[in-house]
Amino acid sequence: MAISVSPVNSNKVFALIESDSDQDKGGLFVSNNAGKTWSMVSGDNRLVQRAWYYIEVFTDPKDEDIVYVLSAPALRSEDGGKTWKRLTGTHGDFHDLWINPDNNKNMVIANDGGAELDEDNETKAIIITGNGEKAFVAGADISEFAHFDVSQGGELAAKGQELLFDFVENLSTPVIAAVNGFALGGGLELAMACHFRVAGVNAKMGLPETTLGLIPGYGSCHGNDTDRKHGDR
Ligand SMILES: C=C(C)C(=O)SCCNC(=O)CCNC(=O)[C@H](O)C(C)(C)COP(=O)(O)OP(=O)(O)OC[C@H]1O[C@@H](n2cnc3c(N)ncnc32)[C@H](O)[C@@H]1OP(=O)(O)O
Repeated sequence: MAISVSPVNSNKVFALIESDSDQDKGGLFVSNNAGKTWSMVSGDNRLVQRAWYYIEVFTDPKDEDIVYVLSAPALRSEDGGKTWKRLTGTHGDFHDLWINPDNNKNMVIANDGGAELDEDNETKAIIITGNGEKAFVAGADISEFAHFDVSQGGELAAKGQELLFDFVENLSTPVIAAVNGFALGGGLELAMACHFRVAGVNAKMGLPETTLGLIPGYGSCHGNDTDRKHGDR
């Protein structure tokens, strides 16, 4: 079983309970008196379908009627657990959820495909552009890592790939690169990680690090699985 006490009302407690599948008595239960009495609020099988593996319930930090259950899908209820809507994600098998206690639209959810950040359900698209007319992104400051050895360079490339380029590429919200000047090195690769690219008349793109013998490492040479599937670069 899994249990969650509402941060808004500590008398309200949700318990997600697996039962013997022949009896089919599992589901979400609620207590409105800090656990003295309980009633079943939903017997929806999606809530407990992964119970043999894991079972998770979370209550929203701002609204006692918003409840999340993580299972093969991630599910959200806005009516105290009676009805459920599926949250979309890059992968199934959702294991963990963090909700910002100060802003309940800011969450990080983890599934078998990795972690996803949801800043705001109402954001329909993100545009990345440079401040001013000169550059979109001029790339890395090579002097910061010119002294690195091979293993430090490999570690920097792997970390950067994961923290920025994979993160942007895997966002469920569409990301548009508005290239308004120089897009060089990692800057060009950032534009390539976005889902769409629009180039202004002053856009200049290139991979100047090749003149130093550096292989561009953030996807511009080799792409990734998505590119192989969609052939879009
Ligand atoms: C991930 C990897 C490996 C990479 O990204 S490698 C690729 C790195 N990018 C580059 O090699 C581009 C380097 N920059 C340039 O070629 C030129 O600066 C540009 C972007 C074409 C602009 O040229 P100019 O218009 O002549 O401006 P310039 O005077 O060179 O630069 C203006 C300022 O920006 C700074 N600057 C330029 N590119 C920078 C960069 N990539 N990182 C940090 N600072 C940079 C530059 O040092 C200067 O600073 P300051 O005014 O304090 O002296």
